[in-house]
Amino acid sequence: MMSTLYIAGQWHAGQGEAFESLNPVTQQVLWRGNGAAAAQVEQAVQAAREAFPAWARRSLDERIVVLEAFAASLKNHADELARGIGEETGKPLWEAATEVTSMVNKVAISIQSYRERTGEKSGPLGDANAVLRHKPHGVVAVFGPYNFPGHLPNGHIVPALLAGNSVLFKPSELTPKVAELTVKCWIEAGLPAGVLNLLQGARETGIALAGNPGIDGLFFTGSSRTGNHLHQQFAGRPDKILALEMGGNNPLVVDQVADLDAAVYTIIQSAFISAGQRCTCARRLLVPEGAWGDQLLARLVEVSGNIAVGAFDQQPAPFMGSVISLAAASALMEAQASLLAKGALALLPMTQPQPGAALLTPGILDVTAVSGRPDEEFFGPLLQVIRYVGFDAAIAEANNTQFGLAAGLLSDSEERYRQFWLQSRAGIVNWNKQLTGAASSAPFGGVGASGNHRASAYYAADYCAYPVASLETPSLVVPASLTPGVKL
Ligand SMILES: NC(=O)C1=CN([C@@H]2O[C@H](COP(=O)(O)OP(=O)(O)OC[C@H]3O[C@@H](n4cnc5c(N)ncnc54)[C@H](O)[C@@H]3O)[C@@H](O)[C@H]2O)C=CC1
Ligand SMILES: O=C(O)CCC(=O)N[C@@H](CCC(=O)O)C(=O)O
Repeated sequence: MMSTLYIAGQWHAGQGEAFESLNPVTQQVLWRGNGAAAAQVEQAVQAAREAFPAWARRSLDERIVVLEAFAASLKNHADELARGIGEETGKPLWEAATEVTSMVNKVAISIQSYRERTGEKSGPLGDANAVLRHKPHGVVAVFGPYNFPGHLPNGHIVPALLAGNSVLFKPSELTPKVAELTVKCWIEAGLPAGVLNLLQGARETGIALAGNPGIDGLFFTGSSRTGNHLHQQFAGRPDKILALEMGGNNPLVVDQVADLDAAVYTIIQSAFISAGQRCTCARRLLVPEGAWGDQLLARLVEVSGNIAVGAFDQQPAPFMGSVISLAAASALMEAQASLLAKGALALLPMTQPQPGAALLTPGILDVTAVSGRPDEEFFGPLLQVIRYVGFDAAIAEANNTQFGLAAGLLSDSEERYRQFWLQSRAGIVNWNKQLTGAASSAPFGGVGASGNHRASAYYAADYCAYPVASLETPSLVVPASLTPGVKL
């Protein structure tokens, strides 16, 4: 049996359900194994608990040495990792390579952020010294999504380890191979046994891990449905830290701009990069009614219709790879059919050119006439257009969502951007820039149903450690003046 789990510094065969990951285009099996059974989850939690005190006691500089060795290992295996990401997710190799770069860069950014946000500060307060230091929570679980199987779990794991936590990593069941490659880089970096444990598996493994009383916290990036479920599970447990990064139904408002092609290019980068499988992707495009809006849409449809879509390793390289699986492709095609049945107009129908491959072409639907539009995240290359009359109406429509991850404005007017910035409700608000490609050197998170106010990326340091405020003085002395009613 294949060894799929990494617990206490050893590889073990999983005793839970068997599963496999597939190349979404060729359906070739890339990884096959068994997930962790409940007893193995418990074993891993115990291993992480045992490893925690020694890892937390190491100095920050000692932990940084291991993190930097991990970054070096990622660089050494960059081609293998990029290929693994491309094969398993379907994203083109050029894009998979940028994911590896983000993983490498996460180390230096997390160190900088740790020092700035969770470092040590001290100063005199009366006759004592007031010191602020931070401590790790203990044992934390990290749940990753499939769309960035390296970068997004890494965005929790690196700052968690840096702060001195030990980690249980439960990757997406759709991308086990990338998780395994990543853990091998940590092993190569010399991370001590038990500090990072890999628990492969699907929902059942996730449920067992999230419910294990031995964890002190859970850092999650994934769907709103699962995130909400975890939030309910953690209700009444204020002693455990829960960080949720979930999806969005992100609006991109287009004002009448001078450079139509620049608008079209920015819309495409916002809606169709990663085949629409980024949580920051524009899902709703708000376009003014009238001749200029018609012209913009005509050009958008023309350029989008010519976007190269293909397998991750196709040459010349495509802009868009596949979506994650045939099931995801079918669900997206059904979502399109459902919108069309409700009165949407297909400006550019999304198609699945080869029935046995999860490749989808970009789709653009005008949903203005659809009443009761679903406020859902369609995680793929399906852009919904809503026509508006008047800028105030555009802002109201942009905010007409339970989510609040990203919102953008394309406009030549700074005044309108100021109004948009003030009135839009999202954790990322951009002006004349694509919605996707958020910087790791900035906080990353949303409001509303997009998260639970624990921004990640640069602010991940905040949920990886808790502050300890100390008043310290080396000698215990009677104060010069005593409080009334006490005599010595
Ligand atoms: N806001 C953000 O930072 C990001 C959000 N996402 C969102 O992630 C979604 C795509 O990722 P998916 O992998 O489909 O998410 P998902 O929610 O299906 O899975 C995420 C993880 O949770 C586990 N899981 C599923 N059900 C569980 C349960 N009941 N208990 C415990 N664990 C469970 C899965 O096995 C996986 O490891 C999209 O909706 C997207 O918007 C993706 C990337 C970033
Ligand atoms: O987490 C970070 O370091 C920065 C945020 C980031 O990488 N955002 C990506 C999207 C990832 C996703 O799908 O959530 C982006 O904005 O393109």
